[in-house]
Amino acid sequence: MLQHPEHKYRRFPTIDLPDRRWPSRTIIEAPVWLSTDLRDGNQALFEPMNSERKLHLFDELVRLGFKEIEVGFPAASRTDFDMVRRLIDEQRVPSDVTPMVMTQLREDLIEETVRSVAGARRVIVHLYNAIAPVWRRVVFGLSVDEVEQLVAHHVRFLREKVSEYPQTEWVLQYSPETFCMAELDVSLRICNAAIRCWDAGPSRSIIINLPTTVEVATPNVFADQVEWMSQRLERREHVVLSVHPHNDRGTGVACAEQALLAGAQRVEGCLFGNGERSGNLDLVTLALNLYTQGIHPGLDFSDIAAVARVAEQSTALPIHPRHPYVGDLVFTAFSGSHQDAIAKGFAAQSADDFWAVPYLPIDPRDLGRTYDSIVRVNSQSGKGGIAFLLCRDHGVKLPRRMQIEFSTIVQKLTDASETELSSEEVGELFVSTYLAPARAGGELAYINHRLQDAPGRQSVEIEVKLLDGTRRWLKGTGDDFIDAAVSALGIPLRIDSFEECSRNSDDDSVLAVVEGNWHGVVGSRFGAGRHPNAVVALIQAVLSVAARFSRITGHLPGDDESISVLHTE
Ligand SMILES: CC(=O)SCCNC(=O)CCNC(=O)[C@H](O)C(C)(C)COP(=O)(O)OP(=O)(O)OC[C@H]1O[C@@H](n2cnc3c(N)ncnc32)[C@H](O)[C@@H]1OP(=O)(O)O
Ligand SMILES: CC(C)C(=O)C(=O)O
Repeated sequence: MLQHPEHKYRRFPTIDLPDRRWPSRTIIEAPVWLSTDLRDGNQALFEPMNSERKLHLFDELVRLGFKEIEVGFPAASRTDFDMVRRLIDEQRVPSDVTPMVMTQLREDLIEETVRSVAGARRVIVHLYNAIAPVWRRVVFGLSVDEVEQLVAHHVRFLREKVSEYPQTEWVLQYSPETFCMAELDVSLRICNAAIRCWDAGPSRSIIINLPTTVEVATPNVFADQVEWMSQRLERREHVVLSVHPHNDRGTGVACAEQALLAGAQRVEGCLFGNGERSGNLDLVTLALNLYTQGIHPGLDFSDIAAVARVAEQSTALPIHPRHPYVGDLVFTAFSGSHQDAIAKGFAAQSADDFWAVPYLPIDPRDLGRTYDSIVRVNSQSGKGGIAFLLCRDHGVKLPRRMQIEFSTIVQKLTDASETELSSEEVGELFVSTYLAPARAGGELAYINHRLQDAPGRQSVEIEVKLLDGTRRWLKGTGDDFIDAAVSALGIPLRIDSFEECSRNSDDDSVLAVVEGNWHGVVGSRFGAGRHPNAVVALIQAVLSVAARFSRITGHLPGDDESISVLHTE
């Protein structure tokens, strides 16, 4: 890169518009949408769509709710011409949908274009030509006067041609291509020539479509340009002011939003931003941005994954996993503090409240997406997300201190493996850490127990099976049965708290957890048990924490050589 890019690239000048009003306006309704997937989107593909793919995408655009669809450039290719004719001849265009066809300012091309749509109920014919200084000088070799005459001549020519088909309602769309790079007074002059030559009025609709053919400035500059034009166009009340942003600077959506503030009534773009170079305006993002402001866009993205599949098939281009609203990862949090906030947000969100779940700008379910992948666990994850997964997918609700302990165990594993852990694996880790020690095959597998009340005391006998297969009855007495269970184990274990956390509706089992302490030697540890009988679940929890401590201390429950410890933590 150059050390002094200022010698190669010029800063775009600001627009003199001291009375600009767009910065303090708010968008309060959806614009008219035009999909140009079949034209601008199509002309940017490695392999342009064939008729079948185009027709399929057309049907999908109709299903989504588009009322204006640019169907092609019929004079450019047989494929486009035939496809447009099929739409008309096979009456595939619903009565509330208007197709648009594009052509250059050339009489032969205009004639062919009009022929391609003859017989339609209503059509928009889209004329365009580049008007910015470089194009005038380098591409066309025309002065501003000559460009104006070129436009005036071909608009009149079109007007004359379409008068041969009075059964069709004809709308003219004129696009001063390269508008964003042109002098505003030149753009105005040429657009006004189109408006006059078309004789725009109540029954002769015209769309003036202002493109950022190549984005060259910040969105506020485009908004100024649009407002400047909107204030000055002739017969403004009969003009639908449209914009056609591209995305060269990555600000296509911002340009469209600010243009709507500045007076644009209609937007052109493609699904998920397909289009020339870095794309056209992404219609889905703009529509859903409006939706998150409480404005229904009039387009239906309630099964956004299905729309993505159609778009990917049509364009043979993949959608990025971080693409707004649709990407595979956009409703996924890996990082701990985000997961924690999301989990708390879901717990606090009630159905009839405004949506307010942290880090989720939209309810994924509104787009037909599930909550399944919202929290994913890797080494950046914390207790909140892990607890969320345990609760949502495994019906396990843990006390906060145990969440902290378990998240360090998860983190050790993800750090070591450097991979993501699935929710299923998190569940398995929970079981192997806490439940397995007191289950069949665990170090202190619970078999049975007997409780006996003595005056003011509780005694318990617990039958356990050890890893070597031997069974033992351990007997203890205490103030309550937890106390008694601990004394039965004959180890310096202290239970600081116990709780029945959650009941599993499938098998009616209770999850019991205890927090134990090895008399201050190694810090506290948790144990857990799960059983339909809450007393059994608690005894299992005590056995579980005892087994976990014995792995660390090497000290054995029962203080007996016959109880072997196989693992160390
Ligand atoms: C910004 C946009 O997306 S605009 C839309 C662009 N889309 C397309 O071009 C796709 C369809 N286009 C085509 O298939 C062809 O360009 C056609 C059939 C329209 C014309 O083909 P050709 O006659 O072979 O011309 P070519 O493709 O080389 O285009 C360049 C010529 O068109 C002229 N031209 C470019 N735009 C326009 C216009 N809007 N009106 C009139 N002439 C134009 C150029 O000045 C150049 O003329 P020249 O050959 O006299 O120098
Ligand atoms: C001519 C038009 C609308 C266009 O595609 C562009 O300028 O990008």
